[in-house]
Amino acid sequence: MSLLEVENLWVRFPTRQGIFDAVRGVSFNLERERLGIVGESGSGKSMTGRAILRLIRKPGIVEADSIKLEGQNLLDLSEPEMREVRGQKISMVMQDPKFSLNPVMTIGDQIMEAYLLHNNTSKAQARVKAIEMLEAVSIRDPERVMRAYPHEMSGGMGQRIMIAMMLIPDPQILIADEPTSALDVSVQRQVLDIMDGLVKKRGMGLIFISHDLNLVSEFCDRVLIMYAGRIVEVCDADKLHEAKHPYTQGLLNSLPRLDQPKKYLEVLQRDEAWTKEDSVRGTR
Ligand SMILES: Nc1ncnc2c1ncn2[C@@H]1O[C@H](COP(=O)(O)OP(=O)(O)OP(=O)(O)O)[C@@H](O)[C@H]1O
Repeated sequence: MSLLEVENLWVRFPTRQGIFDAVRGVSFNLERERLGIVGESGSGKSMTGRAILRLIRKPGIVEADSIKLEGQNLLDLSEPEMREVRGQKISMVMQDPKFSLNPVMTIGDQIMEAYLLHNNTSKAQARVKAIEMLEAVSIRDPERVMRAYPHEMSGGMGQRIMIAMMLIPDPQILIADEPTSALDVSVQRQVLDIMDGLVKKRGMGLIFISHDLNLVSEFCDRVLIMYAGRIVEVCDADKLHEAKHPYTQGLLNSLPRLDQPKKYLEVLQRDEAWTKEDSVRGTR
């Protein structure tokens, strides 16, 4: 049984022009692996991640045949049960930690609060755990960071703190939506290493959403390529550069390369026929 099985997922938004399908019949499995989702802006990557956690805001509509976490269909759960899943079994790290951390609470209080919410324990115990989690994401001076406020943190620190908070309940799955795109390259590397360690040590499943094909091909095990709300190709991450779908090739060709400088950047051809004929249903 897969850790997560998504079957025929749709995300729809009613608009004045009619229904807009942001995600169109997406199916995939997640094992205890690093699964990348790539695609240009607006291809439906974030909506796919959010829909799994039932985090699509109204008037958005989520439909699917099933979204199974270790065999349990999340679509059958009530809202309070789904809140438990969000808190404990599947966590999501968003792009910009500034929007996710409370600006008027110290980092320590926020992490402790997250821990106390899920564990019936003392404040002293929560404090020990919070420091432990900060150390787990390579924060060198956790005592000082515990007393600090979010605005005192750099982007990289903020992102690591978010990851620490998300990991407190020891989730089975982490969905990371462009978690490193705002960071400089060396900090990006550190954050990726932390997530990599978590997949290996804790046997976690990671869904890594990114528009950066090079990063995903280096960091992930497998990649789903999305175009206009559909999965158009699935491949091993290290084979991404051999991808066959014309859209994926277009994406790869539009990457700037130092060894083969281009006079003009490639323009992606948008052809509705690709998505209809070549869309992949399921990866098994
Ligand atoms: N409330 C809404 N009403 C209508 N359309 C929406 C709404 N929210 C999102 N969309 C559309 O859904 C599509 C998919 O958005 P999504 O955020 O998943 O894309 P993405 O691939 O993650 O892009 P990015 O890399 O820019 O985050 C986009 O075309 C977006 O405009």
